[in-house]
Amino acid sequence: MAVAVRLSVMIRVDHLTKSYRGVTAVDDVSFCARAGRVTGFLGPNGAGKSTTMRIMVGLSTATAGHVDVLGSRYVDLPNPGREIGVLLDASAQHAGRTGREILELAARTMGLPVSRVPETLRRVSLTEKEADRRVRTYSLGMRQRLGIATALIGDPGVLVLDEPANGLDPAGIRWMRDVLREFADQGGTVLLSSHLLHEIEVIADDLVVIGNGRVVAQGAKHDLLSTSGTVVASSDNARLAATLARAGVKATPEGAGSLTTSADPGEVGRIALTAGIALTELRRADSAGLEEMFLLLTAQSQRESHSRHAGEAA
Ligand SMILES: Nc1ncnc2c1ncn2[C@@H]1O[C@H](COP(=O)(O)OP(=O)(O)OP(=O)(O)O)[C@@H](O)[C@H]1O
Repeated sequence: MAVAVRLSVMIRVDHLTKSYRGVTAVDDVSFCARAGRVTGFLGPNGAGKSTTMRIMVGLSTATAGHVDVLGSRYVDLPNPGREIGVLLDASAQHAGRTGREILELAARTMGLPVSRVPETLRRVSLTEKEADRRVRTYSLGMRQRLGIATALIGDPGVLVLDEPANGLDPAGIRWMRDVLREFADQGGTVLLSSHLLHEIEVIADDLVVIGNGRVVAQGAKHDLLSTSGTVVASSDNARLAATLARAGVKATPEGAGSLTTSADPGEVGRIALTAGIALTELRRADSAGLEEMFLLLTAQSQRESHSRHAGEAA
């Protein structure tokens, strides 16, 4: 890996804004992607993910703000493919070339020997025979593998991948997850966008959720998905609820004979113990899951945008 791992923040998006003739596609977006971690960049269609990534790799210019990759602008990196592997649109590869030709060209452009190609093909599980077929005959999944091979061939320390799981079958998705996990575990930085929420939930360490061009949540997946709250039950829930209420903890009945509260299980257990109430159930409330959080946050950002526009119209 060409990049030293000591620099922890490898991608820094700083107050980035992009407007297209009155449409603000990216609106004051700031986040980081760190070494050794997979950062999932999530958002509904049109949220601004691709626009952010295109600016990140110098394919589009910012209206305001900037993105630093390894402390520089992408366009200022002397040999960017050796530092950042990029896959933005797997279907944009030259359809008339073979997979091998595309990889050989990528290697030469980076000043690398073409002897890297067979090993890179193995890494993405494309056979020698497949590599000699023209890309126009490839399935979308094979194009994704070729795109990931092109991103990996320069042995970069950072990967920027826009919807890399698109078109992959379940085994392909598992394979990609393993490749990216191994890459991050070796100190690499992965930023990947996806609308496959469950896939991101499994693979990502950190999450950035964007809606209507704005970041609506970001942080460690564990922190974003952990719920505060407790499910608790005893043989006399009415007495338990009254006891908790006296201690300032509001509990409400939930489904089959239990109560829920926003307090911690430890606090709830201590109150019940002090009152001599034997509990039949005491557990942390289930995580709502990324999907619920995602829908909630993006719906909220849509409402905010509607009220902004209504305000502008007024
Ligand atoms: N070249 C362009 N000209 C005008 N508007 C654009 C252009 N590129 C993107 N947009 C608009 O910017 C917004 C963000 O688009 P973007 O492609 O970044 O979203 P996305 O999150 O990647 O969406 P998806 O998941 O559908 O790919 C959308 O409203 C889109 O229509």
